[in-house]
Amino acid sequence: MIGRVLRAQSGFFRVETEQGIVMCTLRGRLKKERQSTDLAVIGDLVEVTPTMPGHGVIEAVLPRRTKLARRAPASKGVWKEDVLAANLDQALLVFSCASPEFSPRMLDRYLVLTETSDLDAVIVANKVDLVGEKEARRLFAPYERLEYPVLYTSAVTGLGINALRERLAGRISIVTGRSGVGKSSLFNVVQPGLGLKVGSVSAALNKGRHTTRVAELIPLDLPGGGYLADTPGIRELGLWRFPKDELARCFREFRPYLGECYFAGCTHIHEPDCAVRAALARGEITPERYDSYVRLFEGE
Ligand SMILES: Nc1nc2c(ncn2[C@@H]2O[C@H](COP(=O)(O)OP(=O)(O)OP(=O)(O)O)[C@@H](O)[C@H]2O)c(=O)[nH]1
Ligand SMILES: [Zn+2]
Repeated sequence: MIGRVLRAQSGFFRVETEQGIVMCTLRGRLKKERQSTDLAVIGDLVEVTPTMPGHGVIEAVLPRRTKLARRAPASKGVWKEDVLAANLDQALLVFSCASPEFSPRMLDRYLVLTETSDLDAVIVANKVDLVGEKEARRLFAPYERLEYPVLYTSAVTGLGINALRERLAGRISIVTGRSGVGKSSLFNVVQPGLGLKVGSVSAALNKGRHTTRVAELIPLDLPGGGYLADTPGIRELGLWRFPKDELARCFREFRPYLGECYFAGCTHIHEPDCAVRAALARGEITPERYDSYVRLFEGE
């Protein structure tokens, strides 16, 4: 039978199947075929052979539609991947309109990571009550123009909560955003108790405590279901590294110009006859986004 991995911890997998929850181990053959960082992960669809009631063995991992992988340079030009979750539908990037102040540069960084992971990004603009809806829309307008969906929310007034619920329903999502933007508050309004899960980790991080966390999918109590993926490492998503040669493609408005530059390996920073910089000069790329590109390229 086919099931979905809800939880993975030291070689044991909690798998949701049509016949309920099955606790599984991996067939030995699988461990040999796959790298240790790339065995079954949360979100994976797996083929299970039942052994005793409530128990089984994972025979195979079905092809992944998407994967969220942390990449690190292994040696010159070679990157190794640590797959954290599979088959995610979207990443919710939570920002506050104020307190802490909205940082477009940090949002651009998150967007690079969702673009390299082929994840749909949903921008959540929280604390709208602090600045008013007009100002909130002004802050995020550049991203709406790039056709990223933006949800305007307030955990205090309840603004946008239904839209957020609709966006989460029936999908597997991850949530990320810096401390204090209101992730816990927001998700507590979406579903009582949920914010605790979302918020507990970073609170612990702030206190400098070490918490061993287990990767799991948290089921959502919404029409059509849905899950939040919680896995160690998502918190630091904003600090993940990415190969430079993929950076330009991750700025979606650059894409029409890539391949049009005079030099084949153009970095779009200092070369003459650069199609990206020509687009910048014509106002087709904003100076703010271009500036983010340069800073990320230069490794800031
Ligand atoms: N005015 C206003 N305050 C909010 C809103 N959402 C959250 N807050 C406040 O912002 C502060 C931080 O909220 P949290 O929900 O703890 O933020 P968090 O993103 O979960 O933070 P970490 O757990 O540290 O990652 C709290 O004092 C909340 O009461 C909002 O929509 N409007
Ligand atoms: Zn160029």
